[in-house]
Amino acid sequence: MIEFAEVAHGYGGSPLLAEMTVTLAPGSFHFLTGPSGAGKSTFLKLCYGELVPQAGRITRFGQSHDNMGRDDIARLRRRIGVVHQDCRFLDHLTLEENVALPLLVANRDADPAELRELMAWVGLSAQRESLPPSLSGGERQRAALARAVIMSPEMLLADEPTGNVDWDMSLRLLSLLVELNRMGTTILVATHDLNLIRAAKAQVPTRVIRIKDRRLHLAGAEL
Ligand SMILES: Nc1ncnc2c1ncn2[C@@H]1O[C@H](COP(=O)(O)OP(=O)(O)OP(=O)(O)O)[C@@H](O)[C@H]1O
Repeated sequence: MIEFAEVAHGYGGSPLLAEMTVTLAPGSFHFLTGPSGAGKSTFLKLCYGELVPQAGRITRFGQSHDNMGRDDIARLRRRIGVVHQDCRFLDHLTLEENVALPLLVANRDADPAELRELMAWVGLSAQRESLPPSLSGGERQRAALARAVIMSPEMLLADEPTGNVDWDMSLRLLSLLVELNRMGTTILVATHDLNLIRAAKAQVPTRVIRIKDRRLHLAGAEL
């Protein structure tokens, strides 16, 4: 689904990530971990095409990054859902309108029944008409997840989806990710939270990629 071959990237002339060779196979569930500033968000941005690698090759859905035009990038964005670290919303729109926004952008009509079902799936039926500023951290994270999956992406990338929530809410978010994975969605989650990784491993087969010394390492079975 996504393959990195000898990929390197950095900012302002200083290298950050190097020699990255990894395959994220269809249907897999990966965690990406490593210290703050190691490059986890950068890796995710390379995955969904926000960044172009300085060296090496990234192949997504069989297509190499260096022969992608604007339309290809737009198509790619519909196949990969992203939950950003800071999950921003448009504060003057209701939560449900925010969740439906990717459909609007893609010029597609929202099916009200499907939208209601999605809001219920993330446990936000009662907050459908709420404005984003009134939401808790956990509610924002679940709304961001709903918005990321509304286009039924084949792959979901989540950047610290449990960063600002308590353990019970982390487990609730994890169970949604596990459910998506069981339905066939390929998942990649960047997290510092080793307990979250342990909890996931008890439910689904997962692989853990660790960024250490600018390189990717597949973690062993100790986690
Ligand atoms: N656009 C940018 N321009 C310059 N430097 C950047 C840019 N984006 C990230 N960096 C730097 O690259 C390094 C890695 O950042 P990145 O956000 O990928 O790390 P991370 O592992 O996700 O960190 P955290 O766990 O704290 O979110 C950091 O030192 C950061 O300051």
